[in-house]
Amino acid sequence: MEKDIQIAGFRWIVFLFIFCFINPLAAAEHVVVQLKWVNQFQFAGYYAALEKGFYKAAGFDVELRPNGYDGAFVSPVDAVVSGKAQYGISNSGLVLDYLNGKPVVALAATLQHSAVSWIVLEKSGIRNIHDMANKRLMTVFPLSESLELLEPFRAEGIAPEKLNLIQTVFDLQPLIDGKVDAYDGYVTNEPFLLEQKGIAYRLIDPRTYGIDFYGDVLFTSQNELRDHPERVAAFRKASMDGWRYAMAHPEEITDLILNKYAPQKTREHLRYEAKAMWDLMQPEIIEIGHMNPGRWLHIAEVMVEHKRLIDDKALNSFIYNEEDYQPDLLRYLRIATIASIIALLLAGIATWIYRINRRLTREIAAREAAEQQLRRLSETDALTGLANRRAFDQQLHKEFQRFLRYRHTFSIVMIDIDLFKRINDTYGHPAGDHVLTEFAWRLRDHIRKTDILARIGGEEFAIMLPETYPWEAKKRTLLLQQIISKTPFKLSDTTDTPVMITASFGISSVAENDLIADAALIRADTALYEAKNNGRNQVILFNADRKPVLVADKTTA
Ligand SMILES: Nc1nc2c(ncn2[C@@H]2O[C@H](COP(=O)(O)OP(=O)(O)OP(=O)(O)O)[C@@H](O)[C@H]2O)c(=O)[nH]1
Repeated sequence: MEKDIQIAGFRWIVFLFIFCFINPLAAAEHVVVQLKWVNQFQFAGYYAALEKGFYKAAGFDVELRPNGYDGAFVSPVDAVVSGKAQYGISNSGLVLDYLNGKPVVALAATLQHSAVSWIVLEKSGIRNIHDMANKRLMTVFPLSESLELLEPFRAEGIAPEKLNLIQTVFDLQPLIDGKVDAYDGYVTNEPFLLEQKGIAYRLIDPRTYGIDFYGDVLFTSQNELRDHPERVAAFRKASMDGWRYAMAHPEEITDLILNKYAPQKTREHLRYEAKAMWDLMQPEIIEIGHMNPGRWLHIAEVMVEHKRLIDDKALNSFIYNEEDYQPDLLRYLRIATIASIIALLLAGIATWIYRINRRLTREIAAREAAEQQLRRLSETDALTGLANRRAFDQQLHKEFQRFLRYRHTFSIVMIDIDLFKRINDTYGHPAGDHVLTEFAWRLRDHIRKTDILARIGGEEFAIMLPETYPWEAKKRTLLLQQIISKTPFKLSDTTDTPVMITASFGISSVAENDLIADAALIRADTALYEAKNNGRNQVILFNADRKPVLVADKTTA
């Protein structure tokens, strides 16, 4: 039971330790990233961060969710704000979402210039924004996804509300078939498809009209940044490491995308995309992910209705600045305090368990001592301190088992003081006790260490002699007969009155055909009574065939 408590206590401490310290460190955090479009080179940096182990090294288990397959488009902003994803990829429209009350934070602008452009067919004759005013324009709804494409109209005095905007089907076919006149596309993507088909096209690029927005923007929610600033910093860093890798190894990442993410694309298409992205990122001169607060402010001012000016502090919590979220001293103190409290708690529990264990150990030791004492008492004769009948029987059974198994012989000597009643009657019971005790000690002092001596009745004693054949038992019993009968006994410690006593002895050894442990004892007992009947002070040995042999009588003694 004590062990059980110790083990349970130990398990509890280990569990607490794992729970408090190891578990949070060991488990990779599951993070969902909502991409803004289907898998293609546009998200190369995120694939690289995942496949080259940057996310894993930072403690993330990242799930990249593509978008736009089968015409279904999930707003990355909605996904992140609702908590379905922790991170998302959006465009410059993100700042408008923020100004409209969506709790988002821009972490990194991976495309320094927007990749979005109007695409028209050359044969349509459309050359500029003005030519498009009354045309059918296929674009992405919600319109916040394509603000770059609407701003040029506003810049040229054409109200976007008056435009004939048609929900995109994410396919160039309507443009090719002449069912729409302009298509909201990515310069990194659709031009390649038209070139492949040999269709001449023209880009009506917002930049021509002074609209130069950031392209793809990695973002998160205000909640995520407030609750997990270290996670945000680590995720941003791992993502940018991924981008650096992807732009330095475009061929390797192209292979990766072809094999795993976009097998339907061609290598040429992905190469085209990588090259176009290089132009929009300019990684050789601009640090990947860089965001300029002034530029964001300008983008916001262009986007907001009526082009109102925006307070330059308005975007403070929209533009992520890692330095604002460095763990401060207070934070370290808080962590240290919590760790100390947990350590104290564990120490308290350990001390508590240690004390319980110590008390239990003491109680168990006391109980064992008491049990031992009881066992000793139950096996000891109170007057003489010798083994009692019960203890003798146990030893006899053990010895008999040894005999059955290994054929080790043993002998039994039964001893009874002659005419002991007279001692009691003449000198009193206490004198009788004194004689009994001295009688016992004389026997004890003259047997071998391995012999077992017991008082098995009032004035009756027995000795078991292991490994002893009858002839040796005889020899030893004769010695005892002499020791008893030749030296007088005292009646008390204070009186010198000597009294001579004798005893009768019966001997028998274990025999081949003995079936029970008591067989030799019964024979020895019978021999003893034979000795009594013969006139006492005699040693009689019983063979296995129960023939008594007189070993010594009073004459020889
Ligand atoms: N003082 C004392 N006497 C005891 C004790 N146990 C038994 N006796 C006495 O031992 C005596 C045994 O007497 P008996 O059985 O008649 O045998 P005996 O007088 O020894 O005669 P034999 O055995 O025939 O030689 C009795 O008087 C018992 O009261 C004891 O613990 N102390």
